Amino acid sequence: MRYLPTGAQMKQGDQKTITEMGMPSMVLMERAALSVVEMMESEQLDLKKVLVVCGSGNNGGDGFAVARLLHLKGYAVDVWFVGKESSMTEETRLQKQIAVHYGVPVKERVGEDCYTVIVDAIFGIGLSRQVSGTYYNVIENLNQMDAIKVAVDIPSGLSADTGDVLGIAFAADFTVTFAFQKIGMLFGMARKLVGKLVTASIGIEPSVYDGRGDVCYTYDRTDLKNLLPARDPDAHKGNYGKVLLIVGSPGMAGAAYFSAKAAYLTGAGLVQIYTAKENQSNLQQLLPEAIITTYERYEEEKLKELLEWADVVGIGSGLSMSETAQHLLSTTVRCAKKPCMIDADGLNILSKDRALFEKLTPDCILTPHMKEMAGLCGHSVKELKEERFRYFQEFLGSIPSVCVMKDARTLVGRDGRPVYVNTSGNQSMAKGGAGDVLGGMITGLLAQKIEPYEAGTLGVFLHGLAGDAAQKKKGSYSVLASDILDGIAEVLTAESTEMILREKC
Ligand SMILES: NC(=O)C1=CN([C@@H]2O[C@H](COP(=O)(O)OP(=O)(O)OC[C@H]3O[C@@H](n4cnc5c(N)ncnc54)[C@H](OP(=O)(O)O)[C@@H]3O)[C@@H](O)[C@H]2O)[C@@H](O)CC1
Ligand SMILES: [K+]
Repeated sequence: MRYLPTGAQMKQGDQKTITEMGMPSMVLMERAALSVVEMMESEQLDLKKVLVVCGSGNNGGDGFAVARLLHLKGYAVDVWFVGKESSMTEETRLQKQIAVHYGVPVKERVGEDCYTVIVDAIFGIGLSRQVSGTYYNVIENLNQMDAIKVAVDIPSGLSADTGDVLGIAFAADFTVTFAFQKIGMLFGMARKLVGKLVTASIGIEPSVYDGRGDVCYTYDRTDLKNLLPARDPDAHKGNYGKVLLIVGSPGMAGAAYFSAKAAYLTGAGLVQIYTAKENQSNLQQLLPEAIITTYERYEEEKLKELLEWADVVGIGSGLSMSETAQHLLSTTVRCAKKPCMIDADGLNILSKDRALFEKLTPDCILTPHMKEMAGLCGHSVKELKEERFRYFQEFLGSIPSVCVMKDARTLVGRDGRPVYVNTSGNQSMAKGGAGDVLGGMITGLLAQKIEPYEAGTLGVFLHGLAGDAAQKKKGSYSVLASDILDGIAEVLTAESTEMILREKC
């Protein structure tokens, strides 16, 4: 698990390390600078002539220390100080003095010199407003220079909170960020401007955020072994849960197939599909492992019987907005009394039926993409993209359920729990059927008695890993939902083989 702090949260982490651990700020700064130099050497950058551009804040202090370390290693380095003497921090003032004492040239302007590497230490996480005036011109100038560009902590001009460019931003080839990747680096323009990212450990430990519910986090592949439900050697299919999927209106057998197969592949014991009669023969051929039960019209008693049979329910994929679909959703939400994943048309119906919306329980998981989310929360997609965390948190505050807001960076949350930000997956997954697969996976995890919030976070993470496996085989254009299904098996096979090996050791 990795924390993804905002700029302000990172500053609190710095301060906690300084005041509670007794780690001097100058030591953190030294380690930060050492990690930048180490990256430049290990990447074998051409360090013939380096320009370090420093601002007045502590980011500038890191820059002065980088310049001194390079100078002491025998590289030709110039510092260009673009900040204001009057607003320098104590540490930066000291770093500047030390650099000067060691003989590092500090310039107030740079001429026609050619530099092979430019190090940007103008603004870090302390950037607090739009970049304008001289700073704007400096960054514009640097971006035009023909050299390898290295950013210290974060490219100057990029918001550590949102990934927005505040006026202009340094376009880095490499960024060395300290302690944690900042949340803004995952969104907006950041992915293009950060370049190759190195996260350097400088003595600020993850425990600085322990016990806080407000810092976002993500998973890495190494987390899987702690997240996946154990498989008991004495188990039978009943141990892994009975899934009821209420999916697929006439002609939408595909949605039913993808979600049911995904639930099975993720480990569910038994899957029953409740679908329109027209889909029966297709589904029987596509997925003989599933029980297929059909409807021609809404039958309340039949539905209640099925809800009674199931341990968990998934509803919505390809369901349509018909009257039958509305009855199916309404009865499910009101009567299921068990974990229930609501997707696609289920969400569209919900957004038009506020009385039903009020009936959501802590056992429900909603999985809207941005357009469906717009319908649910009443903000446009543009507004959601601009202030995704604000509106997501606001929505979570209005429901007792878990919400999985799907986008290039999917968010998972529940009121009172930290927001999970997904970092697995790739652009090849933007295809029809991918969402049905995710819904099936989450339902499959619920069936294995994983709590809704954890089923959401793990389901989204695994889905992304499955997409990454698919992209390795099919590239960025040709991945289909069926390739993501194959990816699930690939990821879980690799993981369970490792688990078996670990148990035998
Ligand atoms: N011990 C630690 O804390 C450690 C910190 N570390 C390093 O410190 C960095 C954070 O340092 P920081 O907090 O001093 O802020 P920083 O990003 O240098 O900039 C603030 C300065 O910029 C100014 N300013 C802001 N926006 C502006 C704008 N648009 N246009 C113009 N000016 C603007 C602002 O001015 P003000 O708002 O006060 O007027 C202030 O002078 C962090 O990223 C990491 O690199 C590491 O060494 C690890 C240990
Ligand atoms: K910077």
